[in-house]
Amino acid sequence: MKITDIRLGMLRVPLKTPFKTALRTVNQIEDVVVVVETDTGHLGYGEAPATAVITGDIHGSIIEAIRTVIKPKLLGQEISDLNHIIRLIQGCIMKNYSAKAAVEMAVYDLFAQSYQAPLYKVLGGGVPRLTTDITISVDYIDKMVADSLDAVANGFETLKVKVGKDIGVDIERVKAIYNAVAGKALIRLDANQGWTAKEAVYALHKLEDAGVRLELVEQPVKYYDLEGLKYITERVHTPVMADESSFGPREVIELIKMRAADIINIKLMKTGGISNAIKIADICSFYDMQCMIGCMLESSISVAAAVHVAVAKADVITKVDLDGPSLCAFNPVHCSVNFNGPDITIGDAPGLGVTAIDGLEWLN
Ligand SMILES: C[C@H](N)C(=O)N[C@@H](CCC(=O)O)C(=O)O
Ligand SMILES: [Mg+2]
Repeated sequence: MKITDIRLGMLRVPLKTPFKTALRTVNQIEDVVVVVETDTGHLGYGEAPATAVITGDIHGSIIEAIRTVIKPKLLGQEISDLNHIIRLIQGCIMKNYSAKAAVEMAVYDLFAQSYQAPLYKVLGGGVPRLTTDITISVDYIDKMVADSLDAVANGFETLKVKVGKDIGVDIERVKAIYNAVAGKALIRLDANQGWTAKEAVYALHKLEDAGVRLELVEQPVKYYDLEGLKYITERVHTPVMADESSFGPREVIELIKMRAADIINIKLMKTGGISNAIKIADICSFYDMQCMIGCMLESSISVAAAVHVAVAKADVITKVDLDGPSLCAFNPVHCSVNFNGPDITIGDAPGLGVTAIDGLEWLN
């Protein structure tokens, strides 16, 4: 099975409600889709969102990196030489993690198809079902409480509550949601770098003293502020998770050595794909550190790839934030991973099991 072409498309899907974080507000998913074609007629699928504020990637850079750098290296490559192809993708250009992730997952998709097995089985197997949280966008307190109650009514038992705006209002936001969903849902916070280290310690102590039990707090401070992350981790009971501070294995090793965080959020768009996600999971497993698997604003192509990784690495990936498809107004991707509210299941189809994508606009 040899690679004969790599085609690109754009997939746009409106969100049910605007997605609001300390970093940005978004109304629709707008992602580059990668289709890797082979001489056997098999198709491998990948997807990359342009999350400029986190990864630095924009549509133009993703498209050009794939078209002009990655694709020429991959044409003619044999899918069974997976490790060689991974080295080509990872080594041919610095950074550009979302572009690398999209192409790499399409190659993994084909590799698993060549064995006629679902991807998670080729990655080591596991129980093909997960439960995801859902994001509650940062907003007026009443709106966030209403959104949280809606989410609980729709079966979600873990809420990822976005904060990181005004510290005083953030404390009130969390207290109001905690009281509204009391006992019915676990709450994890994501400040998306919006607080200083001192603000984070102040807010978390206030919440802890008020009896608010949080599962974790994600990326309270700027991505580069590892000392700040460590300062918080040492002072609060609530577990601290690194998201924007941790991209690839190198950052994870640094965070572990510094003891700067308790948990790592693995996202394919930060790692540059499945191969580094697996390395991070293995490093964390070795150091008895838990991981979350997360996503950007992604549809169910790339989120399906993350689901397969999470299932195969379930010993260490114990937390799941794969709510991209749940945030969408509809699911245009026909795929063997089924997203039904908080419940995610994988079917028996080979690879990622993508069979069609409604509304895909071809770029070439
Ligand atoms: C969508 C997911 N629940 C999430 O919150 N992901 C990111 C932000 C993604 C984005 O801005 O596109 C996160 O910070 O965890
Ligand atoms: Mg985050």
